[in-house]
Amino acid sequence: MASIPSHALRHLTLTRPWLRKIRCTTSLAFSSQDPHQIPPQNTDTAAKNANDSKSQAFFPKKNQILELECESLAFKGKGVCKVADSGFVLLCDNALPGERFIGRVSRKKGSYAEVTKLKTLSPHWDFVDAPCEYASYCGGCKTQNLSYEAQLRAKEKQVRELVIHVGKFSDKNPDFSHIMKPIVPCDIQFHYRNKMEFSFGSQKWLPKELLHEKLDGNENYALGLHAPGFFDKILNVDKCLLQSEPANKILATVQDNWKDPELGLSPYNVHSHAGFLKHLVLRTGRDMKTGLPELMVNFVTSSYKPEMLKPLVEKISTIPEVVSIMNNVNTSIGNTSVGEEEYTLYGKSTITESLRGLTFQISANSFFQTNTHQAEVLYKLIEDCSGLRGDASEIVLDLFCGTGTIGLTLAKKAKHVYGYEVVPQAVADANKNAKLNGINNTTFVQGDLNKIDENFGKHFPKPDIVISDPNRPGMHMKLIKFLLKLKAPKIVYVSCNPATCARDIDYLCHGVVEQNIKGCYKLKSIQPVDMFPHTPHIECVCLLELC
Ligand SMILES: C[S@@+](CC[C@H](N)C(=O)[O-])C[C@H]1O[C@@H](n2cnc3c(N)ncnc32)[C@H](O)[C@@H]1O
Repeated sequence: MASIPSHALRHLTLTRPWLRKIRCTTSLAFSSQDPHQIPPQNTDTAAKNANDSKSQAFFPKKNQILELECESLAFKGKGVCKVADSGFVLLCDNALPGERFIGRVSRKKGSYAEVTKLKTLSPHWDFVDAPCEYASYCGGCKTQNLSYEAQLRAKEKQVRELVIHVGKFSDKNPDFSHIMKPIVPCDIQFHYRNKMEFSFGSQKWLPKELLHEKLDGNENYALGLHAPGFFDKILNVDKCLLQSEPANKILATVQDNWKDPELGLSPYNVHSHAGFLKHLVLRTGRDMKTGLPELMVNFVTSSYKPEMLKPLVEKISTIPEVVSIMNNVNTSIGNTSVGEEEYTLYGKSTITESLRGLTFQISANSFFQTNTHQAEVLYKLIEDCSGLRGDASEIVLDLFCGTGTIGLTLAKKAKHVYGYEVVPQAVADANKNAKLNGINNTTFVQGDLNKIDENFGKHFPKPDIVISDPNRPGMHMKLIKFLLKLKAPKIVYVSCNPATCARDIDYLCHGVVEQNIKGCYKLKSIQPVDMFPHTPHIECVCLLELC
């Protein structure tokens, strides 16, 4: 896996000590604070303070109780906090900028520490009531009680800082304000997820104040989301505000029935590996004729016993939106939701969804953008950036193509689209989706883009436009070198990790100094897009043009 350049890393780790692990994980989002919100006496970043002389004088002890103030948000949505009159940095889950609280030091990590919040003394700026009753326990929505505008400002700031410090694009350059586009908000801030995966468990997570309660037998069973930091404890949830209303109807129906002793159903125990029910995966699509939601319910079980699921299937299938009930059987001790075998228990085996006027068939395990509404916005941006002339004369290379959704939406304007993807099932789905939409100018190929050799470019004509949409680790150095040699006129880089995105655009524009490789692209624009409100995730679309 390629890493952040060493000089950028040095700068980052000097000023932001908790970023040291970037080289191995590259999964950070950046520390940020909002200059409009921070009181004048605190305008220095918490990160800088970590390096000042005061910070050297203060070292908290494990379990020490401290009064803290959160200054900004760092990677994974953690709050960056300081002890009054000290610059020492402490990171705290669920602490938001401006909040004063009492915390206990849970872990010391060299020049910074982690704290657990015990009690809020005064809430943060931009406080809003979290509409979800589970928001303070569930790790999914970390910023639900930060106003949406403040969430957007924090995300935009994170991208900007990464572009400057990791990407090495100076904000003093007069072009910088044109390059750095404002974040695109998501118009729908709840019920936007078309897929949610809930887990069954034999250990219900309880808040501290209820820990003394003794739970017997199936009172300890839970269906919901993993409690943050626990692989074996499940926060029981009756509804999730991020998924569709019909999906919540299904969840409620399963919750009302699955623990009935007469059904004899047991949750899978991740310690003993006994038990039957592993996951409940709910996917929301759309009926192409009526435009109404259609839902797939996928029970992931440790063995194939359809008779055990029959009573639940009978209840759920009365919900009008349910068109598919699947059973993935996963006999391994691993706890993933992908089964070795798949059975249809009710209705059809796929649901449909439309994106940019095309129809996609979605099976239980196929990848599809999780926020359909915002994917429309994202794909329109990608199409605009690609600048395809629309005269069917240009070649598009779609790297990390998944189920081919980006390439397929561009195909109508292109001469031919070549897509590369490592997961064979996704490639099969891409070819199926091309057929379904009557598209015959696409070629999707299975291949590992981390293992390309000098022959890679011989498999397709020179592209006019490269689309690259890697997952969080970004592009491998082999691929960066290939692109620098290929010299396609345009690269549209789509990223779900602004840190590796900034690193890769630095390589493509400024070269890889350590390896004496010259860059040959100019960054024309970088546009953050909020695909997942209330979570720390940020998507970016970057346009690079050959110099
Ligand atoms: C962020 S997704 C993008 C999918 C697609 N472009 C879309 O918008 O639906 C990244 C994709 O890269 C694929 N991938 C990850 N590592 C890869 C590799 N080394 N070679 C090829 N594809 C890879 C993943 O399987 C996944 O489908």
